[in-house]
Amino acid sequence: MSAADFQPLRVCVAGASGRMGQMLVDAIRASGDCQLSGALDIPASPAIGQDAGAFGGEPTGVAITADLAAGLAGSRFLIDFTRPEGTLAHLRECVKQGVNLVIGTTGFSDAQKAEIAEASKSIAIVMAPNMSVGVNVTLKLLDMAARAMSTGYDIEIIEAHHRHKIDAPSGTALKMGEVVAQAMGRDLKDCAVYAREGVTGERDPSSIGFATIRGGDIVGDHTVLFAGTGERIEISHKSSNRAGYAQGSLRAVRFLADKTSGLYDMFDVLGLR
Ligand SMILES: NC(=O)C1=CN([C@@H]2O[C@H](COP(=O)(O)OP(=O)(O)OC[C@H]3O[C@@H](n4cnc5c(N)ncnc54)[C@H](OP(=O)(O)O)[C@@H]3O)[C@@H](O)[C@H]2O)C=CC1
Ligand SMILES: O=C(O)C1=N[C@H](C(=O)O)C[C@H](O)C1
Repeated sequence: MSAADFQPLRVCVAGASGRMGQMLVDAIRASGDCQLSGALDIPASPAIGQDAGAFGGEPTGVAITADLAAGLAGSRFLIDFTRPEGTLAHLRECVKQGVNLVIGTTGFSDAQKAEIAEASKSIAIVMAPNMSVGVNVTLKLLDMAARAMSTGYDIEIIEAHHRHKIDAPSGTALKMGEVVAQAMGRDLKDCAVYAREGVTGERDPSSIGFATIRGGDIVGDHTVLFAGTGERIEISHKSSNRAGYAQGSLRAVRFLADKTSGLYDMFDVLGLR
């Protein structure tokens, strides 16, 4: 392909003034193969009308808008790190316009997940609670560990995030729980324990416990503890910045470039399936 034939991947970013939105605007600018073609935010956002690059100091020529139809027009992809209700509104507009979607948002209900699965019959979607390579490799390690320690080990999942995070446990912690439960032939819905207080009784050996810490500017720490008799194994991942989430999202965009429908996750994108 000659330089004259080069067509950048035209990407719109939802939640463009948010923590992840700003990382994505920067990552797209630095990418070489992607181009920012739209930027969305909610009508109440003070960022509406501003250049999407204004926060990082370098203008992009793309103004942030709350008009979903206009903001998406001309884009082939939307990357969404917002809130579940926002993602669903964006999803419906993506279906109307035939725009492929990368969903990083967490905290969906089962009904919302079902609507996303239905939409993936007409557009291609990558959805994952964590886009980083390290977390997805950690999920593979957890699968292996859980198969080897399916009896005799109590499993507890501990996660820590910044003070602004609104959902708990994190989407990543829940995914870790699902992977471990599945590897052990359990269903997380039947064995998850999300809170303990007062006289709880002895620990049910089949349970998977969750503990949530919120504070300061912690980007995202996850540990799965396998506590046995006479030994403990801890498998941990710690993010020290959000760049890995943004780079993973751009890998998801490239993966979707030749897809027209289907629901995928980062195992598909990274070849970990
Ligand atoms: N999959 C992954 O790898 C990762 C996932 N996440 C997830 O991404 C999501 C966003 O995280 P983060 O960037 O830290 O959050 P922020 O609050 O910093 O950003 C969210 C953005 O979405 C906007 N927004 C809020 N409500 C709506 C709505 N109803 N419709 C559309 N847009 C809305 C916000 O606008 P305003 O500020 O004006 O409210 C803001 O611009 C969370 O669910 C988080 O768990 C985060 C990091 C990595
Ligand atoms: O809200 C965040 O910040 C993060 N959310 C994701 C989650 O809920 O797992 C991913 C990462 O941990 C950061």
